[in-house]
Amino acid sequence: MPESNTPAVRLADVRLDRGTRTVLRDIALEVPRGSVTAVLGPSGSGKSTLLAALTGELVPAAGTVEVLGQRVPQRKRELLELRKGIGVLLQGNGLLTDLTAAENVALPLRMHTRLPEPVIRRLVEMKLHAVGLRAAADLFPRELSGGMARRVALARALALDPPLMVYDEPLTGLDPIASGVIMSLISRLNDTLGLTSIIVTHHVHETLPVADRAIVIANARIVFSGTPAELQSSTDPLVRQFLDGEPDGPIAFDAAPQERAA
Ligand SMILES: Nc1ncnc2c1ncn2[C@@H]1O[C@H](COP(=O)(O)OP(=O)(O)OP(=O)(O)O)[C@@H](O)[C@H]1O
Repeated sequence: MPESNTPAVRLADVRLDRGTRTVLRDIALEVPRGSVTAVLGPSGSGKSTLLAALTGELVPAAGTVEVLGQRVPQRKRELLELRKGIGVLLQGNGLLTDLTAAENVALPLRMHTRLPEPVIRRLVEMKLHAVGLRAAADLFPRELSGGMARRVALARALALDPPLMVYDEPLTGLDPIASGVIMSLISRLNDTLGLTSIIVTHHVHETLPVADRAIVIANARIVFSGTPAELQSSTDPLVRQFLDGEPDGPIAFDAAPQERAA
């Protein structure tokens, strides 16, 4: 099958362990190219662990993980190559404080390409423009609001034109207005740049409106997979407990999986 016809992400029979604990089991997931997928679930349910398997930071204890048409490699050089195709936006932004916004966005281009300086400058300008921050190019992270800093980090994650974007809690610490800006940016960039986006979040109500698909993780498994509308109308007690924020129900309160690795 041609690479572009394969799903952006495909997991089959995957088990993910952290130390002696099985965090996720029996994971089957296909993320179609071009889609926005919300990965939902209570704290500690294994959402970040799932992302770690996509980026090859965590090797599955069982099953197969394919990203952008290839099995996630374990050899360092091949893994680095694959990772260039995955733009990651982490909670903490990870901006270097002694570099300007433009210099932060330029970092991946300097590290992974040999493009001449004027081309890098032009690309940085385009990425900052894409997140509506061209005027902030020369500001340092301390001079940016939380929402602006998140957008600079987003521009940096886009620097190498990755076909797959992965967002780990992109709304943490943002007020409702900045959250709305980030969610609509994520959605707009996905559509205009032809990306595939995976958003790990517990901000259900902000994320579902821009998502094509949603999965819910609880009790070490995917307990729901479908459209946002199907999720909202689900009567599954696990899903309802999570969506309605009920402390009592089939999801253990501290959400720590009790199961041990085989
Ligand atoms: N590096 C690690 N080593 C050992 N255990 C880990 C590691 N990272 C996560 N865990 C454990 O794996 C489980 C799932 O954690 P994970 O961070 O994937 O959950 P999460 O759903 O992303 O949580 P949150 O919403 O709070 O970020 C937790 O019990 C956590 O303690």
